[in-house]
Amino acid sequence: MKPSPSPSPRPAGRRPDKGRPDRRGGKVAPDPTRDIAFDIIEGVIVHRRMLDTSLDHSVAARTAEPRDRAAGHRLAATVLRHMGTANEVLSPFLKREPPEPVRVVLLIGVAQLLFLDTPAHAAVATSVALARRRGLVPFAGLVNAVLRRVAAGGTQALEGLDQARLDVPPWLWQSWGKLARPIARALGHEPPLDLTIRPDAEAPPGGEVMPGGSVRFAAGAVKVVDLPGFAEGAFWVQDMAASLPARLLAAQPGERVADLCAAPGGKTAQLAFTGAEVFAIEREGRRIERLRANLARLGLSGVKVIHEDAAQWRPDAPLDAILLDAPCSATGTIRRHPDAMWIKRPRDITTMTEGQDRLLAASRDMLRPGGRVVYAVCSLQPEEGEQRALAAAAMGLVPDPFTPEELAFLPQARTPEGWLRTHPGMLADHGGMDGFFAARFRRA
Ligand SMILES: C[S@@+](CC[C@H](N)C(=O)[O-])C[C@H]1O[C@@H](n2cnc3c(N)ncnc32)[C@H](O)[C@@H]1O
Repeated sequence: MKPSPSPSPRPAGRRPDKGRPDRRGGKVAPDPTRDIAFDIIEGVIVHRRMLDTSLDHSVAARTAEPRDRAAGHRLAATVLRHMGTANEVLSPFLKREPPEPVRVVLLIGVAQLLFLDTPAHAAVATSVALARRRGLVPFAGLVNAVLRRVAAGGTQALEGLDQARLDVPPWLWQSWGKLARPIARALGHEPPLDLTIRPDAEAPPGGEVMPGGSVRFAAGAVKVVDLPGFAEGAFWVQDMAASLPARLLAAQPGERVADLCAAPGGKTAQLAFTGAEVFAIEREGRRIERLRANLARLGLSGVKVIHEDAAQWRPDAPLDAILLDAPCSATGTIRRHPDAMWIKRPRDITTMTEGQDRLLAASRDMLRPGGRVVYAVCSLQPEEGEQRALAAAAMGLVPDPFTPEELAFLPQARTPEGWLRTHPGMLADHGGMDGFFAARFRRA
């Protein structure tokens, strides 16, 4: 399996740096890509920081070229996607547990040998150099010996391994029940790029039109800012599954509609293009800026952006409809954020469900009688999806299941209760989709 291109050890067109002496006085060539990958993986598995936060903390990333940052990010994501398998491959060669930083170097080496196109000699040599740059000189011999042995065995090392199972923490695997294997298989791949096209615009050429209307490009095939129509706001990036909750709310022109957790605004934009009067509520100041910028690019100046906690905010008159895209564990987006698998804990889910119930109760109180709310989460966890639908009903919200006609374009996503459940293994031959749960209720 080779999901992403090889990171370039030294980008073309850059003058090679002179390097700095290692602890033995020899010169070590700079290699920002692998330094950044090291910082990210150490940040995730040792300090339990999210990938993006680890990248922000990376000293190597501060002075790196954008291209090296991107390559380091991609290499780190590949390690995190295949970490269980890589550790399994390493285990016969390690008589005792190496220090964490040494394991990080070994993981970077194995990912290049088994999951990327890096030539074996380069994967081994750059890992030994990385160990030296990181002050792990006493372990350079171990890194060299282990990776040479992995390289000698090649991809045969993967035969007989249950990679899908190894690459998912056991508590998550169990929580996904029968869906665990198809989900886990899909997590090994970089996700494609999906666009939602504004109703009056043309899609950029070359994409695949997906059920529901999203336009899809293969991972890494295009740069979104270079696509024709980007500057004019003809489309925005949104996974096909993420486009479904707003679509299923079916806001009508002139309706008063709130998007309670709005930033960065993909669903706000969908609601605004229906002609509804849209209130976009967002609690985080920095995310509000992003929301405003995204709406401005799309020319959606009529949206009322409100910086407030949606659990406290109340409209001046009852609403016709609400989209509650609640904050959640985001396990449905692990394809994009493989770090989340190794950072989240079961107790994080419980913490989220309390906030989800508060927002559901607030939604109920904002609606006019008969008004509707679509509750959605980008989570694969039943506690945040199916179990919250039961909680909503217990709060007096009346279930209003999605009909087979409403989901005729993706019938496999309709549950027996009439809710929406997507997961990364759905439409796997076409690149899959994020995991989402959505359910609709009415105020009595
Ligand atoms: C899942 S994201 C929403 C994604 C967004 N709906 C979209 O489609 O682009 C959740 C957002 O809700 C915001 N949020 C979380 N709790 C909130 C609250 N109590 N009130 C308002 N916004 C909240 C977070 O800051 C975050 O921006």
